[in-house]
Amino acid sequence: MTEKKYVLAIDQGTTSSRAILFDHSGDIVSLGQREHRQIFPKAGWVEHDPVEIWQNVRACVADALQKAETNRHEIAAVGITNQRETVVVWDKNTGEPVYNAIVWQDTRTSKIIRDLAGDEGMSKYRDICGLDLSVYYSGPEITWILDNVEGAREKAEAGDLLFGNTDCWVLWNLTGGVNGGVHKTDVTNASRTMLMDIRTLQWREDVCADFGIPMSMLPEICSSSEIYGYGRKNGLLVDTPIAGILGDQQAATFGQACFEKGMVKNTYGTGCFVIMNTGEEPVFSRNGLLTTVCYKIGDNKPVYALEGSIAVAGSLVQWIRDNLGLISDSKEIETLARTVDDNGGVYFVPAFSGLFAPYWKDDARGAIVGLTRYNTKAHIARAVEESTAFQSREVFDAMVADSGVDLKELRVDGGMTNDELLMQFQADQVGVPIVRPKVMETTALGAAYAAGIAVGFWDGEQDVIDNWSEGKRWEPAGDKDEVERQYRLWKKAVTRTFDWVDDDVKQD
Ligand SMILES: Nc1ncnc2c1ncn2[C@@H]1O[C@H](COP(=O)(O)OP(=O)(O)O)[C@@H](O)[C@H]1O
Ligand SMILES: O=P(O)(O)OC[C@H](O)CO
Repeated sequence: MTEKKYVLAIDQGTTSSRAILFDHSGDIVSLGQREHRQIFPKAGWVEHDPVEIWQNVRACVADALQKAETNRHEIAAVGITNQRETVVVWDKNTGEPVYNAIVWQDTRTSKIIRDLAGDEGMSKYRDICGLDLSVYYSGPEITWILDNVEGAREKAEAGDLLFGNTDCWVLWNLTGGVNGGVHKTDVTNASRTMLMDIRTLQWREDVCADFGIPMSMLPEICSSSEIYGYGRKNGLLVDTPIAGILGDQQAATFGQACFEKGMVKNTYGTGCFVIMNTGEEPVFSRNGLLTTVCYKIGDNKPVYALEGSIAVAGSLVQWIRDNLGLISDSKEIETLARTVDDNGGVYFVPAFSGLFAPYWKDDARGAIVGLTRYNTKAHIARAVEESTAFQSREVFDAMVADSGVDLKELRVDGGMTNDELLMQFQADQVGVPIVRPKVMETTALGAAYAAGIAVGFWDGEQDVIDNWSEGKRWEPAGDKDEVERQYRLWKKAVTRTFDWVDDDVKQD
């Protein structure tokens, strides 16, 4: 038998899909990556084509294997990690999606969540699922598809439709699709639907009934590290165990080896997601954070987390590039921002999908405030950079308030951590060192570890800790009074975005 040398991770993200081969030391051997289309049919709506995503995943896997000149015989297991909450609903008989994937950034379900809240308010389900009603989560998006796509509800009630986040969609296709595809997900993804009981880790029949979602559509909830199924016949991964699934932010937490209660990571990608490990009991926030499952390894107890989700971070850099044309490449934002000494009084609150943590206001919209004729595009670039750091500080402060834990450092990863100006500004704002690991693809790495642990390629968490090593560190500097003055102005700027969408233009 050929020796197993690698674990393959599939990272199905918001902007792109990646397939990465890791060796036993947790180092990257090869990588395939493809971007998919972002579809914006109306203001506030964001969709992806699930078929394009699946084709891209297949192509990325082929690229990664080819670049490493290897094949499935050398691969111990496959892990999947994914953009969370994004909903795919498909016909199990044909394998065809009934609608585009509705992406986590989409705001079309604002009426659905208000109707669900009724007189009891947005926190109605918080004690059950750890989440307040929001346009962010999968449940309301499934409801929207069943209510709005012709024939979908009848088909769902007849047991012909399946729901999954993109982990589940990729797993079902990888394991055979209409020819015996496995319909499973993991606890971390299920914890973002609003339909799972955060304590029992089972679907809640009563909540599904409130949302009008037939239970037959829902995947089986599994741990994050076990064998879910094997690669389909005729595929590149035939008979290879698919053995790890984690939502991408939880995967990054795992890949960053945040295994101790109180450890925190922040991933700077399309959005920003700060996660704190809170141990084996769910902790409920008083400061606008959400409660989520962090990971569950096989039969072990689940580990929970508090999360501060920020909808817009790197996507603001993309917007500056694609919609305003101020830069032609994401990394130029730093160069442009460095041409001025400060933000010139400009604050940019990117409430494009409303505001997520810690505000949860779906009727907020983006604003640039503080403009004078003195300002140039460089001040706007600087305000773009700073907005990510200010938003992260807000959730970081909320975490300290909720947990009472005095944070020692912040582990970071994601594409935007290449931006050194941002990282230094972040250290100044949070007042603790920012630490980036050597291997920056921690999301894919986390999924690889979960899969590798399930099949004995790695022994357990200690291997992850041993393999993790520091790449770069930014210490807090800067004048404290000035740091606080800017933060106060940021908070003032945020209030200017509230309550922007009037009732007469609210989407249904
Ligand atoms: N050097 C950089 N400076 C600022 N932003 C960057 C830089 N490199 C990438 N980005 C931003 O980071 C995001 C990509 O990060 P990534 O971790 O790949 O995101 P995701 O996993 O969400 O697709 C993009 O939104 C991009 O604009
Ligand atoms: O795909 P990313 O990295 O932007 O992450 C998206 C999050 O999982 C949404 O909750």
